[in-house]
Amino acid sequence: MAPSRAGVSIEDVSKTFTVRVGKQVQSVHVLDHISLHIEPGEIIALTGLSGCGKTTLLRILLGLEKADSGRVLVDGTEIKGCGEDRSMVFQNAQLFPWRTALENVEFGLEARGVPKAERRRTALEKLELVGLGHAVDRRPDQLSGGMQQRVGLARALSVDPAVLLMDEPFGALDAQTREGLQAEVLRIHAETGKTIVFVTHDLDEAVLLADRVVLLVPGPGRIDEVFEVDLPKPRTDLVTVRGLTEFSTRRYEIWRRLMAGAPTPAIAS
Ligand SMILES: Nc1ncnc2c1ncn2[C@@H]1O[C@H](COP(=O)(O)OP(=O)(O)OP(=O)(O)O)[C@@H](O)[C@H]1O
Repeated sequence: MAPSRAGVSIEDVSKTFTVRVGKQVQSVHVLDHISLHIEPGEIIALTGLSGCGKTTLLRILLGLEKADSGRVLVDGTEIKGCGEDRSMVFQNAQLFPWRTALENVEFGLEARGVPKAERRRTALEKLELVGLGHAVDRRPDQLSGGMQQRVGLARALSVDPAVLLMDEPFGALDAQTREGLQAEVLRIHAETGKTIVFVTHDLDEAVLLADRVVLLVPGPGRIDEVFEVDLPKPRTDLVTVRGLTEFSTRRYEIWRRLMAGAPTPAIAS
């Protein structure tokens, strides 16, 4: 049985893709010697310019992609592929359109052979946790984008992963829905203590949610800087958090560093 929370060690991970373009074979060096230790229960935001390898790193953590060199350890054990200790929330919830919210959440448990009564109970509990107890029988086309993301989150939580991976989970949502879900993630984190690694382009989101913001730079992707976020906890009142000097200072600092690495720097470094 997977521990309900765990640390993650990324040790010297590198990755190159081989791409065939017509008759030519090209190598794309995406990640270059990435090392990072994530404490159990920590929230890490991965950010950086488009193409710097954020999603690739997340996919390596999930086990969908294999590193060429280096390794990833979860709770001290090297991962060899996907496992029960990790689950992912994608930008698009990727729900089965013919299944209800409840049946979508049950899916991951079905695949693991969990008996029907138990998977129904767990799925209901997770849908309650994400605030969808009233909509368990609706199909995806009867849910808003934000509600679909909540179902995706409930599905990821249903297997009680030690590590929750989130790939721009709220990127496609409007600002209000996004803010509601950010508060929801913090509330769920306070309740479950999961280790969370999420990818975002939104620096507000990164600073509001994370204990540390990891800035990757492209060409090939490597860690440029790790920013500690010392905002007080719990941060469930995001309106108040946004008003804190520490919030705007940190956000500005990360933005400045990010823009210094942009192809046409908007500011002097
Ligand atoms: N399966 C693949 N085969 C070939 N190249 C790939 C593959 N997956 C990713 N890449 C390349 O790796 C690089 C990094 O992609 P990745 O999606 O990890 O970046 P990202 O930082 O998440 O980008 P974005 O912010 O735009 O989502 C890109 O150049 C991309 O084209």
